[in-house]
Amino acid sequence: MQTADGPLLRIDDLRKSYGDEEVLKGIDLEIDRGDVEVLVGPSGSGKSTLLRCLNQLTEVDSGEIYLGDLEVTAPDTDPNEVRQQIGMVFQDINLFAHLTARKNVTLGLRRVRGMSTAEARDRADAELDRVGLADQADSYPAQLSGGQKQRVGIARALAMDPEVMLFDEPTSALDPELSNEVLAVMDELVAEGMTMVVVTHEMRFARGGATNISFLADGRLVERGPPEELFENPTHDRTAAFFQSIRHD
Ligand SMILES: Nc1ncnc2c1ncn2[C@@H]1O[C@H](COP(=O)(O)OP(=O)(O)OP(=O)(O)O)[C@@H](O)[C@H]1O
Repeated sequence: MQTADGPLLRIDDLRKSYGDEEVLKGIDLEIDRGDVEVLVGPSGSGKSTLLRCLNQLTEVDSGEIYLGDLEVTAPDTDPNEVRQQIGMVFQDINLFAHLTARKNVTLGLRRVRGMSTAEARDRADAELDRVGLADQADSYPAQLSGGQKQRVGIARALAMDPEVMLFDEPTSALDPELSNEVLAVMDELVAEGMTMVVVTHEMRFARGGATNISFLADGRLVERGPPEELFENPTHDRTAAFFQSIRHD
């Protein structure tokens, strides 16, 4: 998957507009295997759009995205292949209500990966165990807390054995206690060396887990660096003002 020494994910001059609104104005970013990139920035700065372009949920206008040798943005690239390699966890936890936690995880394994029922079941149970939900495999979403549902969503993405995991504000819909159990799973993934791109307002996660933080504003990558550098010594006024504002939240 990865070329000899290159970054695992490479984004070149990525642009995206919705009508007259230019949402991404030429983003360049390289992320190495095992690194954790946290995207921060004001509302509407393009963070979610960037994330969604990475696994072909949103079509780009121009620019290129590579995952190793795979050109995600090439017209003939199969979206299913991209989404197996680049898993995504969303803010609104979109589990199937009529399926158990286990079946929510096995569905993609059987349909996309073509696994047998028994193989998919074993994989699902292993991934549910990985997110601390071994005992909830037979529960339906309505029987689970928001934090547990989000952990099923993480297990579902992990089950595909992705190269990269994307997280789009995974804790924004949860109260602090439930956020913490989701953040604990994400911390585990960081410790395991998972390559991750994370949009979050959880600065504690960013401080502890990020290799680099990218600050986006108005569709541009204004500044990027390790957390301590961006938190303590931001170069740009806009970055400083942003971190000031969230500290006083
Ligand atoms: N499907 C869409 N159709 C039209 N406009 C969209 C669409 N998705 C996003 N936008 C617009 O693109 C801009 C960037 O949105 P995006 O969600 O990427 O920003 P964000 O930085 O993730 O914001 P937030 O922190 O509020 O989630 C916004 O002005 C938004 O209204």
